[in-house]
Amino acid sequence: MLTQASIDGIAAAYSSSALVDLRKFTRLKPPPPPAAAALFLKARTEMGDPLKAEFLQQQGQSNAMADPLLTENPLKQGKKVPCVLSVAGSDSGGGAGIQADMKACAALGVYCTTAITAVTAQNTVGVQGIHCVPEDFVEQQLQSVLSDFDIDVVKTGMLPSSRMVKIVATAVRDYRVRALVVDPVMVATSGDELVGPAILGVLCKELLPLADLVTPNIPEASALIGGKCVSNIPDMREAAAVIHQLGPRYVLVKGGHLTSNDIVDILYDGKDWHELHSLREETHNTHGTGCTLASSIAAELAKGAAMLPAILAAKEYLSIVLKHSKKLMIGKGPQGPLNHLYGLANLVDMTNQMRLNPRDLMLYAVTDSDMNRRWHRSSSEAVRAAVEGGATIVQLREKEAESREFLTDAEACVEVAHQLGVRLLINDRLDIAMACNADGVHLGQSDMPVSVARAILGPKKIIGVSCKTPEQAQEAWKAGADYIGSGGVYPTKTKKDNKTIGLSGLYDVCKGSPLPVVAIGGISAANVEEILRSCPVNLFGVAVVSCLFDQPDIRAATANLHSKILKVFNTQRAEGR
Ligand SMILES: Nc1ncnc2c1ncn2[C@@H]1O[C@H](COP(=O)(O)OP(=O)(O)O)[C@@H](O)[C@H]1O
Ligand SMILES: Cc1ncc(COP(=O)(O)O)c(N)n1
Ligand SMILES: [Mg+2]
Repeated sequence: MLTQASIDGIAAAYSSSALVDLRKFTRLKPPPPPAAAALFLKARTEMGDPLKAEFLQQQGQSNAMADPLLTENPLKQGKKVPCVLSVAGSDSGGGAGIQADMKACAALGVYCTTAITAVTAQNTVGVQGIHCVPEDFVEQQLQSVLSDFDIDVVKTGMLPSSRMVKIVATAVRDYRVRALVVDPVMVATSGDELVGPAILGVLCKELLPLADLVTPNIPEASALIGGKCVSNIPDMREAAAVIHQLGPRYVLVKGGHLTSNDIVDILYDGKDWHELHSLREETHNTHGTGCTLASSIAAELAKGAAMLPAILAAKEYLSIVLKHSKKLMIGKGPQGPLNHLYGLANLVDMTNQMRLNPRDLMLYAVTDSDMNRRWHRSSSEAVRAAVEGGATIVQLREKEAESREFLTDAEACVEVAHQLGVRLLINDRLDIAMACNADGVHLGQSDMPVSVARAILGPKKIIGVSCKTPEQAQEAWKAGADYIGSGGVYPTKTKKDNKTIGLSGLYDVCKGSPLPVVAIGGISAANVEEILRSCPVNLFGVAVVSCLFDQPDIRAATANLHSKILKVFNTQRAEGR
């Protein structure tokens, strides 16, 4: 609730002519917005959003409309990591303040440093407590960050005391950051008071004249103009113009607290008003929207955008986040948080859906039905023992059995492999692979062409191809394969007529292959270190047959080979390969 004292304080800050002259001494000279941008934007506003993309596209092309303050920004040449300093309160609920700022910056590819001004006990119900950080310690945090990081943009949120406002203003002046975004946090979206009106006078006098942008919500805008009611768009436009008189280059009065479905934020640049429309998302998860908008704008400015494109891009990001946050069920209260890093989940999901993780090729067990018969074991027993011994992927190879018997075998092996969490491929036989829902196939040069196999199996199945030359590897890659099996490296009993390519031939294939490679042919615990020790980086492992399956104890043989492979890879990692 605004007290008379605070209203007087604003009035005093307001009326003194010194305030308006302050702008003469601040380093953030308010260059007039480029006429073209304002003009174009005005047109865009009247014509609504569809032109936004065109505007942004144009903005990207022509520097003429870019904000002079930022055009010489080295970021445009991609010379540094864009850095934001968020000076704000910590929200124990993780959804607003510092926490929101860091997540929003991370999502937008910007590094966010912090100076924490207060610690709040807060959740989805509201604000239960506030503990202010001593001003001297806020100052120390500011020095620590500003003296070391090349901060492009400072974004302020909750500043709970007048002295703290002055400390921040001094730091911003002393360290000549590129831009200052002030989110004049007083009331949280939940309606709870975060900062008393007592700081308004100092905020207007000390910080707003330095600000490139101030982003009040409706109650904050009202407080900044002396408590006058702001309840519609004309009021918002008037408030923006009045607040502009306090010194910021741009004023963005946010409209989220009004009730219309078409939410309008009013941007005032000292000359024109711009209505930025967004469709109201029907969601309870709006905690931290204001913080997120302000820090997203700061992030876009830090990346070198001019003010208007920065605001449009930030609103775009916020709209998408609101959409992705709709179904979040976090906390019991009426105001849930945003899912700032929704994109990461998609990325993780995509990685999970990645057909093949090349590291799975580390110890590739290829079964042999003759050996199983010789050692009186079923294929599934052999597969289980190999995987339990450390095999990371399995290939079922069957050249004699009738299809019915092969399919029964394959189903049992797929069940074992998936139970133990490894992929199982079928050698050559696409029909069997599809019938038993194997993870894919391995094809020889004379088997089904890769492009046909890919067309039949679809995008989710793994296809491996045996290659003896780099050209074959290139062909396999173009046709849609996922990995290359290359060999025989050494002579082998398993494939008597097989032409060996030796270590040099294997390495040539690796160097010519855009795909991950697994070596095969006569490989055992005795020679595996020789193969892997100085191999090209895309050789991810070895495929073996008799050294696992022509043994009395498959588990022990596999475990022994596994430890030798791991030893080589760990050494390479330690050497920074
Ligand atoms: N439900 C919503 N759907 C879409 N945009 C919203 C919604 N609520 C707020 N916004 C947007 O989020 C930003 C923050 O608005 P507002 O909630 O008014 O500020 P604050 O969070 O600081 O109280 C504004 O750009 C506003 O347009
Ligand atoms: C520490 C802190 N800072 C700011 C806000 C404003 O949150 P909103 O963006 O929802 O208004 C908050 N709730 N908590
Ligand atoms: Mg909000």
